[in-house]
Amino acid sequence: MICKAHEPAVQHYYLLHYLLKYSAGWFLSFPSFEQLAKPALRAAILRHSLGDRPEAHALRSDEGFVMTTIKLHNTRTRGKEVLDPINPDDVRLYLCGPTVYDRAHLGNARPVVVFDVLYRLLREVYGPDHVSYARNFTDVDDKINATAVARKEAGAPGTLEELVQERTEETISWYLADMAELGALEPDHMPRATAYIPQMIAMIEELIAKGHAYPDGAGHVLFSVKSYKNYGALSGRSVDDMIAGARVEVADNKRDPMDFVLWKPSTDELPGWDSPWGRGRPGWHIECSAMSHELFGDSFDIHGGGNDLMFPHHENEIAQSCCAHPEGDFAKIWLHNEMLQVEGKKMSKSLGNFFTVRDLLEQGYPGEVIRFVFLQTHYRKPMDWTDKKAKEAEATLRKWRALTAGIEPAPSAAAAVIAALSDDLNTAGGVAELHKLATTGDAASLLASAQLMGLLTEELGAWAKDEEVDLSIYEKALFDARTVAMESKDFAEVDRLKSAYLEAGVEVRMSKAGVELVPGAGFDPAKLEAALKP
Ligand SMILES: Nc1ncnc2c1ncn2[C@@H]1O[C@H](COP(=O)(O)OP(=O)(O)OP(=O)(O)O)[C@@H](O)[C@H]1O
Ligand SMILES: [Zn+2]
Repeated sequence: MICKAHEPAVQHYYLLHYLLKYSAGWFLSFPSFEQLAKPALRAAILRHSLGDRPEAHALRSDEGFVMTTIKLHNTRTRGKEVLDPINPDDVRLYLCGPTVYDRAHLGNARPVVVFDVLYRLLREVYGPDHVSYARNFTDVDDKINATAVARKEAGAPGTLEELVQERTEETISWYLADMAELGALEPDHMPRATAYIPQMIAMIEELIAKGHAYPDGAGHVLFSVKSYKNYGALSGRSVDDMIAGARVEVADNKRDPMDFVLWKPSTDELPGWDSPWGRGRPGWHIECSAMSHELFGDSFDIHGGGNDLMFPHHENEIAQSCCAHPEGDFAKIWLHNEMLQVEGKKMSKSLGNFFTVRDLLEQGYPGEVIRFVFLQTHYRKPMDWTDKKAKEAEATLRKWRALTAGIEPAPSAAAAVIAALSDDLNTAGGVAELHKLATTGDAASLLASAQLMGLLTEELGAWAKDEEVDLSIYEKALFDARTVAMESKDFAEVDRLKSAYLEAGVEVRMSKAGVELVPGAGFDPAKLEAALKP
């Protein structure tokens, strides 16, 4: 803990406070440092004296007020940067959400969990009412249309438009349910592309007016990449490299092979909207530019997604937004998570090497375990899902849940955990700190710190509770057997139960006071059940 009295800025503030209060008269009611309602002002005062010193990363007062310097890796500048919000009263982050044509695979969940940790950290530091998080749904797309066409061909009733809507609605509800099971808080805004078509059309018109886009006369509008000199700056590639590396579609209607679609025609049966260029629908990239602008304006703090979106999606978003609104910065920090892999390759629908979040949940992996596995790898490193990791995560969570059962969380998370998360979301470092807290037996702090990372929460606890209840039956069975054995001096049943429990992956702790069973890494509830049915 850093004593606030040692901080020069705070000392100066108090000095000013008392000078005004006692010399200028009582009518001047000057708020105390803690009473300053605006985190922005408190932050500015502290930042002024603390600068970027490491000990300033987690600072708390006796009242539990936390002011932290958060550093994030910015893809745009290729280095870690101090997050200096445009408006600390409203820190804004935007995550590219899913195209809702099918269930989310485990890879799709990675950015959601990463951003959820960031969202929780920002809420902790700036206050829950001072953070706005938007994650969109792309609900107009060729892939969605294809699912509707397939259903129609299979004889489903309804128009194609209705089948498209049916598909997007069901996919969105699956997505929300699956992400909730991973402990992800719902964002403040979940804009659907189809609700922002007028804003997209307006933005395209603006781009045409400013000479950055052109209609082809056949229902398409294209963005002119050559008209934006910074194109490629995010991913650090030249336009020529990009043409060579990507499958750039050469088409007769493009002035340049790199130009990309802002608007395209739609058939009469498929979803479409009237526009100055005829009935059509937006390209994918303009959706995020228009939605983030509508919600957050010309400039906001953080924009993210998987690093597979860096090019072309994010390059294109930047080109569109910066050309339509040159007075703004669009996003200041670009955060990209690395890929979840399967045998060294990106998990993806197109490669077919995927399993869904729902598959895992149905196989009996609790959502909390899946989340914990994610948190053990830094978001900028590739990772694999393995059964071994899941088993270890499950055993750890079970232990921590037992340790914190019935305990009130500490008023705030441990400073070391906040410091780890503030250092470019070092969740693996945060988990290491949780282990330390568990080892020292600081259950209240363990609970508060784990909850900051979205673990050991009430909502995610059902899976562990079931077994807690069950265990008491087995503890009682062994306890009763021992009571009988003490009389009869025949310990055969006690020994049988003990070895059956061990066999089921449960550690047996016996004392005069009673029996305690602690499930270990290889815990098998079915075997445990069988132990009582000899
Ligand atoms: N293997 C992965 N690991 C981590 N993030 C991923 C992975 N695959 C996709 N994502 C991320 O998931 C989010 C949703 O992406 P999107 O809806 O475009 O995926 P998709 O088209 O369904 O998946 P795919 O890339 O498998 O075709 C994006 O932020 C994307 O970067
Ligand atoms: Zn996007």
